[in-house]
Amino acid sequence: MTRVDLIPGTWSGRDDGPGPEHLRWHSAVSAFEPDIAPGATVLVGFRSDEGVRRNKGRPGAARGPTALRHALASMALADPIRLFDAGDVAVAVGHLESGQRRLGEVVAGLLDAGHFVTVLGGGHEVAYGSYLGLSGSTAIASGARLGVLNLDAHFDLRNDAVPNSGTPFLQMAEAEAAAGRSLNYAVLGIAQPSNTPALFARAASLGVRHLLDDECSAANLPAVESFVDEFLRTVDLVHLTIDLDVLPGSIAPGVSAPAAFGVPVEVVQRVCDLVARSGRLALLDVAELNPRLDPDNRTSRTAARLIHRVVTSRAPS
Ligand SMILES: N=CN[C@@H](CCC(=O)O)C(=O)O
Ligand SMILES: [Mn+2]
Ligand SMILES: [Mn+2]
Repeated sequence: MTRVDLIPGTWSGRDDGPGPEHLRWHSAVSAFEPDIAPGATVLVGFRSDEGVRRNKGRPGAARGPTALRHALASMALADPIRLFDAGDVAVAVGHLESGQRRLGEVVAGLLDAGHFVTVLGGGHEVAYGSYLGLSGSTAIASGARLGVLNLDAHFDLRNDAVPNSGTPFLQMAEAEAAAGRSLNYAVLGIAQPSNTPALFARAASLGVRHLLDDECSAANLPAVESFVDEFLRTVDLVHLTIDLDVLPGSIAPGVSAPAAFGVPVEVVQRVCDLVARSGRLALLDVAELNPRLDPDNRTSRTAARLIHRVVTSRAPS
């Protein structure tokens, strides 16, 4: 598949016995092998908080993939599913760009082999590595329309001197422009006080659609569903990226920048359902989990529940 060095993931958890009636993630997951049949779900970890460090945030997200596997491991599966773990790309301090390229190489290989890819971050710099994989896949080269849906309190469209966790979507916009395309980017959950007027203006100039966090209440679910439906109508392949700071800080404290308001988990789950069932979801990544800041593993448990939901309800693309 790829010559990238990957660190194997480890899986263990509660075991009530053999057979499908006792199935949990840890017993369903196998190490990825290049010759498996298409249509599997393949996990890849991105051990990086270099982007968070550069963005003056609170480092610790490099341990996110291990914590997410731990949270997923004992979750029960209602039905058997083909799940594989390709292992982790590790990013050394100061070497974010090469790490993103390596992640992109792994992701492109998995997509071209016909698999659904779930990337376990990592700071939100993971999204640019994921994008490199999807944009480098044969489907996009053949003309499929890419759409990026970000669930996030932040636009992450910073125009900084070096790539970081606050820049991935401007990097994507620049890369799409260089390829003669325009980035189709939509964001749900933007916190007005966490994004300057300059960021709102950049979003507007790039044609980015967004809903604010206080427009994403459960009472406003029809408007959220319309936003997602309209986005889905404009794309062939979706990159769904979940920055866990989109959730209320009470539910997701284990992130660099916890949200004072946030989007309720039931609304986030409904968005995940719509995208997963659309038949257009190619790639999911989950970003910003910082296990160092996560009492009772609250954030990793919520993140695992969302990953579980997407993976088990996804219609093949
Ligand atoms: N990925 C995070 N991006 C946010 C972080 C904000 C913060 O640390 O306060 C951003 O750059 O805006
Ligand atoms: Mn964010
Ligand atoms: Mn983000």
